Parts: sequence; C-alpha cells; structure tokens
Amino acid sequence: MKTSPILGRYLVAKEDIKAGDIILTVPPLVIGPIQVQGKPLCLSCYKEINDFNLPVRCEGCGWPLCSKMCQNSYQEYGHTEIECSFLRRSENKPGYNFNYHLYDFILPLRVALLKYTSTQKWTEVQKMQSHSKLRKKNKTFWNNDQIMIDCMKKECSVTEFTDQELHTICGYLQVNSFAVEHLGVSGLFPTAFLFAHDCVPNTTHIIDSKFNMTVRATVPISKGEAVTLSYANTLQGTMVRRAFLKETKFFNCICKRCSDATELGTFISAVKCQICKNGYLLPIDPLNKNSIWQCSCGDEKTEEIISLYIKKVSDEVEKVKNKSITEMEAFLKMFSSKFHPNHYLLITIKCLLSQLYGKSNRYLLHELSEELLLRKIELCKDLLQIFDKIEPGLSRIRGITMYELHAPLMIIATSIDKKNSEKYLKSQLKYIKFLLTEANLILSFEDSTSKEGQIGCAAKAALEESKQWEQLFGKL
Ligand SMILES: C[S@@+](CC[C@H](N)C(=O)[O-])C[C@H]1O[C@@H](n2cnc3c(N)ncnc32)[C@H](O)[C@@H]1O
Repeated sequence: MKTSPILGRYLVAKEDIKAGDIILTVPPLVIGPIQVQGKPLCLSCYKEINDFNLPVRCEGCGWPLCSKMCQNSYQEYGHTEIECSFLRRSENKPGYNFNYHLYDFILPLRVALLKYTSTQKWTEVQKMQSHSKLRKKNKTFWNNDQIMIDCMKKECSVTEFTDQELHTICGYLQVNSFAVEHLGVSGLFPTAFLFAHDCVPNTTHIIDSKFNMTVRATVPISKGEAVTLSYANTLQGTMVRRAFLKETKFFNCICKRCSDATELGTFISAVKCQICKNGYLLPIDPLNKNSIWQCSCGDEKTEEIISLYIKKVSDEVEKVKNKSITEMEAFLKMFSSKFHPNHYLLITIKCLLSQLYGKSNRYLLHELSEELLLRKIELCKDLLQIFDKIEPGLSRIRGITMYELHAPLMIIATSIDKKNSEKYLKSQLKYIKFLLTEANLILSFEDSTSKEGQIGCAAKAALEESKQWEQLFGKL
C-alpha cells in the first residue's frame, strides 16, 4: 500500500502481474440488500419475493423470507440473530402496506451491528473513508440519509447509535461499497476498498454467489504500478464519468483518459460539428467541466450548449433502449450525423444491438439474412476497437463481444451457398477459435449463475466443438 496526496491510500503491484492473475480473493465484511431497490426480498438469501399471499416469515421478527429453508437459518451474510432482535422491536414489516422502504436501513444497520458482533470487522470498516464533511455539504445525500436514519430509529427504537455514527456508516457505504446487481445486494470488502480508481482500469472483479470477491488483472501490471479498478461506467464519456465521481466519490479524476479530449483516440465524447460537417467538437480543456468545446474548423460551443444537447439525446437513448431493433437502427441513423460513430450514446445502442441480433424474436441467428449477419459483425468489430482502448485485455465486455462476433462469422464462413476456398475457411475458423478461446478465458471467471457466466459456458461448449474442425482441417 502507498499513499499519495491525490489518491490517498492505494495499492501497488509488489511484483509483475500477468493478465488473468488473481490479485485478491476476500470474503465480505458485510452484505445487505441494495438500497432503494423497491422490491421485497429474502433477508437471508436475497431471492426476490413475488408472492405476498403466501409469505414465509421469520418466526422471530416477522420479516419476509423466501422459503421455509431460510426460516430461522441465521446466516453470517444474511439475517442474523442480533438483526432479528432489532427488527423484532418494529410493528411494521415489509409486505402488507408495500412499505419496502424499510429495506433501506438493513445494510446500514448491519454495518452498525458489526460494532457488537465483530471487533475485527468493525475495525476494518473504520479504516475506510466516509468523506463525512464533504457529504454534509450535499443536502440531497444528507437529507435522504437522515430520513433513513429516522426511520431506522423510529421503527427499531434504536438508541445504541448516534445520528453522527449512522451518517458516517452511510459515508462508508457510499464511498467503499461494491454492488452485485444480479444478486440485488451490496457490501463492504476488506482490502478491496483500497484500490484506486482509473477510467481505464487494469483489473476486473467478480462477486460470486457466496459473496466472495475476486479481483483479477485484465492486463499485465508492472511492479510498482497502481492496481486500479473503475468506480464509474467506462462506457460513458468523460463529462458524465467525472461528474459521477465528483458527486458520489468526492474527487476530480485526472487519469490519462480524462486528461485527453479524444479519450485515447476513441472520440467517445466527440460531437459532430454542424458548421463544417466534417470535424468534431471536443473540449479544449477536458479537466475543466466548464471548458469551451472546439472544432478544428474554429467553431466553438459552450459546455452548457453541449450538455443540454447530450441530456436531450440521453433521454432519447433511454426511450429507445427498450424498443425494437428497427427503432434502434433508425435512432443510430438519425444521430450518425450528430456524433462521432464511437460516441458513447451511440455505443450504448450498438452494444445492445450487437447482442440482440441473433437473440431477439424474428432475429434469431438462423433467421438472419447475410446483410444482417454482416451488420452484427460490423457492430461487434466496431465495439471491440473501442474496448481495446478503454476496457483492454481480459475485460468482461470484450469477452461478451468476442462471443457475439464468433457466431455470425461462423455462419458466413461455413455457408454452403458460398464456395469459400479451403484457405479462406481455415483462416476464418482460426480467427473464430481465437475469439472463443479469449471469450472462454475471460468469462470462465464469472459466476455461473450470472448472464456473463452463462455466455462463458456457451463459449466453452463452442470451443469444444471447434476441436472437430481441427480433425477436418488440421491444426488451426
Ligand atoms: C474506495 S476509496 C479508495 C481508498 C482511499 N484512497 C483511502 O485512502 O481509503 C475511494 C476514495 O479514494 C480516493 N480516490 C480513489 N481513486 C482516486 C483517483 N483516481 N483520484 C483521486 N482520488 C481517488 C477518493 O478520495 C475516493 O473517494
């Protein structure tokens, strides 16, 4: 561990690390439901509870559980005896009046209870930054937390913790927690909270169904180099990432990607100049959020105008995301004259399309025309070129896109209508084998219950099948 005036404490490589190497595997300190999920779930195993007509409830506190199996099974990372004794004090239980907001205080309560249940875990949590002074300045965070704290205190007659202590816990969670969206939970982890952020991270992490976290290197990391992960969505532009990091993690990111207006040559935030219709508007000073945006033709726009336009199109993206393939393609066509083809708003839709072609109703792989197969190939290849720069190496998104790319390539290469030469076929199969090997390697790290894990299994099966090609064509 090192310390710097900018990053605070951060972790560096003790020795050279290879891509794919495990850097850390740790069990959580605490796990709980993601706040503001708005859905009832089992306090023990976090399965969603859909049927409130037949609720199984904890015999101690009366909170909903998913099944008899979870009843009274006090679990370290689920419903514990001490939590039950607190929840028992409340008359209100989620379910009858849809009072699901009660779930919001479960995770903060669990962190607070560590003080009584585990000195070692509580000591580890207290090492984390809560940024309380900065958080207090943000009235929205502070007031929302106060509502949650008042609710916890009222419902469970909590007198054991002061408001200040509970606000600090909210800070620990905001700054240091890791969410597992597909399991509907979030938690704090020892050591992992020390990784610094970078908008081109050199690691990826997974949290498995037992909540253990594994951090792996996605690219080689040299001895002494910072080991980083991304706290922000790497598939968004600098303006959005930096605003998110400032608002929720309280720092101004000055990483290599943020400092470069082109974002490492991807042009992921570039807006097409409507004056010369040729060049792109980019911020003159990307680290200044109020920077003027300029095109090489000399045209300039204020940040305000750019932001307003981006906001308007972002709203359109949100709407079109759930629409049909045809509507998404129409959206891309309409905005292709407004943005660089790699703009993140277009990339969001291109990512969805790269997966929908081949999966969606009436667009199953065997139903795709050659034109649509080629479209899927084009989308995947465009995306991979961007990911190579912003999510390089063994990143999840590269693994998924490589898997998506292999299928249309395979269909075209092996099409009987095409009289492909053996040489051509062999070179295509070699490329497909490379894609599957890479996708299998990347996605084999994933939890098998997750969507990515399932794609990983499919990649593995396809790779197995590819061995038959070698019987026909010799070593690929
Ligand atoms: C999860 S903590 C990381 C550990 C933290 N540095 C510490 O000493 O506890 C996140 C906090 O670390 C700091 N941080 C992490 N990455 C940073 C970066 N790239 N630039 C500036 N500050 C960073 C910020 O204060 C941020 O709120």
